[in-house]
Amino acid sequence: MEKLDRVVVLDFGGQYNQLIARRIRDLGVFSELISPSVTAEELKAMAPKGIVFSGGPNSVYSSQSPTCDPEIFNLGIPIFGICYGMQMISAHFGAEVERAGKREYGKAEVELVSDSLLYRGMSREQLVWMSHSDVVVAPPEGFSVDGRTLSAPVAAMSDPVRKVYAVQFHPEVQHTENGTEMIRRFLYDVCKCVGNWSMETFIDDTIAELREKVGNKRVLCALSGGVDSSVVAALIHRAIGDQLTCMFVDHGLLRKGEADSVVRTFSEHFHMNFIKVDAQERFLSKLEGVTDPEQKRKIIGNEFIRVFEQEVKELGKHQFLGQGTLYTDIIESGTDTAQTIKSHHNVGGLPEEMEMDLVEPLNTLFKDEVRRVGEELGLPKEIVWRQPFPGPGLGIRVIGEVTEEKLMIVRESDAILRAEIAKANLEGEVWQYFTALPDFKSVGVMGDIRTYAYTVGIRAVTSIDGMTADWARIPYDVLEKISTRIVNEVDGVNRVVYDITSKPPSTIEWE
Ligand SMILES: Nc1ncnc2c1ncn2[C@@H]1O[C@H](COP(=O)(O)OP(=O)(O)OP(=O)(O)O)[C@@H](O)[C@H]1O
Ligand SMILES: O=c1[nH]c(=O)c2[nH+]cn([C@@H]3O[C@H](COP(=O)(O)O)[C@@H](O)[C@H]3O)c2[nH]1
Ligand SMILES: NC(=O)CC[C@H](N)C(=O)O
Ligand SMILES: [Mg+2]
Repeated sequence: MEKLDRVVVLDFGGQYNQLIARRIRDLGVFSELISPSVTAEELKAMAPKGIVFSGGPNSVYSSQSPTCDPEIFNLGIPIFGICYGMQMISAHFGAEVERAGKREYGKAEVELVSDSLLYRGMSREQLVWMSHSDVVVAPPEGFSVDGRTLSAPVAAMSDPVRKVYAVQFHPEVQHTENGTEMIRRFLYDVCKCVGNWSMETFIDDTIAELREKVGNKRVLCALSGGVDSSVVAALIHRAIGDQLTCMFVDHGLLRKGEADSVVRTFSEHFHMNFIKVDAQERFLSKLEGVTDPEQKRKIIGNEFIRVFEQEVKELGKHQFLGQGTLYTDIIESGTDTAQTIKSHHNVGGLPEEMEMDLVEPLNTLFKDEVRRVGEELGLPKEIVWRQPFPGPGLGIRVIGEVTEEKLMIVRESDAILRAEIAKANLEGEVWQYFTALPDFKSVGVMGDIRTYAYTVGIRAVTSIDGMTADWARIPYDVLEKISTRIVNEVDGVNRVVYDITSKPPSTIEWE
C-alpha cells in the first residue's frame, strides 16, 4: 500500500479546528486533530509532512496557556500557525504578543506586503476572517511580515528557511476568500505533499486496517439504520464478511414506525447477519424519575452497552463492538481541550468498564464526508440521505422526565411534521427536523372549553455537518398546517412553537 501523506493539526481548543483538518482532507491530504501534548518523539514516529498549530481561546502571555513540546520546532517538519498558533510561534521565538488596542472579529482586510510563497501573485488586498484580541507586535528574528491589517501589525509572517508560516486570520473558514488556496500552497509547495488521500483510498485503507485489527475474531456492529452505522456495517462487512453481526436495539425511544422500517430496509438492501433486540422495558425503567439531560444520556449510553453484552452471551464471543461514531460526536462529548457540550451516548455516555473493544472507523470524519463514503460504497440513497436521528432518540426530545404519555406526544407530533415536510417536498432542503416536548403546560381554549396542556416545539435546521446549523425557513403555510394538525390530532397539546435559533448559540437537539 502506498504510504499516505499526513498533516497533523495540534488542537489548541479553537472553534474552527475541525475545519482545518477537513479542508486539508478536501485538498487530498489525510489530516486529523491531535492533542497538543504530543511529544516531538511521538510526532517523529507519525512522520507527518506538515504540522498545523490551531487557534484557541487562550492568550500566550498567561501562565496557563497551552504550549507544545519545544523540540517540535527542531524536527525540520514545516509548521503552519493559525491565530493562537501564530502567537505561540511568536512567543517561542522570543517575539512580543500583547493585548490589542482594537479587537478584530469577523471580516477584515489584510494588506499583503511580501512575496511569500503562500500569497504569491494574489491581489494585495485580501478579504479574511479574524477572531482575536491579542496581537504579535513585531515578528521574531528571521521572520518577515507578509501581511498586516489596521489593527494587527503582523497579520501574516513566515521564515522560509525554517519552513514556518503563520497567519493571524483563519484561512480555514469559507469567508477567507483565498484561504483554501493558502492552505493548498502550504500542503503542496511547502510540505511537498503528493495528495494521495481520497474517499476511495480511505475505504481501501480502512478495510485493510479492519482486517488487520480484527483478524479471525468477531465484530458486533451497533446498527441504528442511520447513515453512520449503515456505512460502518457496510465497511466492516466488506472487510470480514460473516464474522460480522449487526444488532439493532429498539429501546422504546424510536420514532413512529421506525423499528419496522429499519428491519425492512435492512433485509432488502443488506445481506448480513442481523438481529433486532426488544429492550423497551429495560431503557424506560432505568429512565424513570430522571430529569437531568446529561444523566439521561449516560443512562442510555450505558444501557446500550449492557444490552450488547447480554446478547453476546447467547451469540458467542464477539471481541469487538463497531459503532458509527463521527468526529462530531467526539468533539461535542469533550476532549482534553474542548468543553463538553453534550455527552453523545456512544462516546461520553459509555460506561467505564466494557467487555468489548471499540471499532470506530469513521471517528475522524464529518457527516457529509460519511455520506460521500456511503455513496462510494453504493449504499441506497434512502440510507445515505436519511436525516440524522440521535441514538438516545426521543429520550432527549422529551425534556425532563421521560414518560409513556410524553413519548406518545413526541412520536405522534413528529410523525405529522415528517408527513407534512414530505408533502411540501422540503425533505431535501431541511437537514434535520423533529418535534420536542418542553416540560411545561399552558392555557388554551378548545371548543369553548379551557385547556391546560403541553406545548410542542418544532425544530428544523439546515446544516452541512451538524457542527453549525441555521433554522430552516419553512413557509408559513406549511408551518400552519403542521400546527393545526398537531393540536387537532395529538391529545394533550394546545400550543405549537417554532424554534428560530441557530447553532451556535443553541444546539440542534434541545437536550
Ligand atoms: N437503536 C440503535 N441500535 C443499535 N445501535 C445504535 C442505535 N442507535 C444508535 N446506535 C449506535 O450509536 C451510533 C451513533 O448514533 P448516531 O445516531 O450518531 O449514528 P447513526 O444512527 O448511525 O446515524 P445518523 O446520524 O444518521 O442517525 C450509531 O452509529 C450506532 O452504532
Ligand atoms: O447518536 C447520537 N447520539 C447522541 O447522543 C446525540 N446527541 C446529538 N446528536 C445528533 O448530533 C447532531 C448535533 O446535535 P446537537 O447540535 O444537538 O449537539 C444532531 O444531528 C443530533 O441529532 C446525537 N447523536
Ligand atoms: N482565535 C484565536 O486563536 C484567539 C487567540 C487569542 N486568544 C486572541 O484572542 O488573540
Ligand atoms: Mg442515529
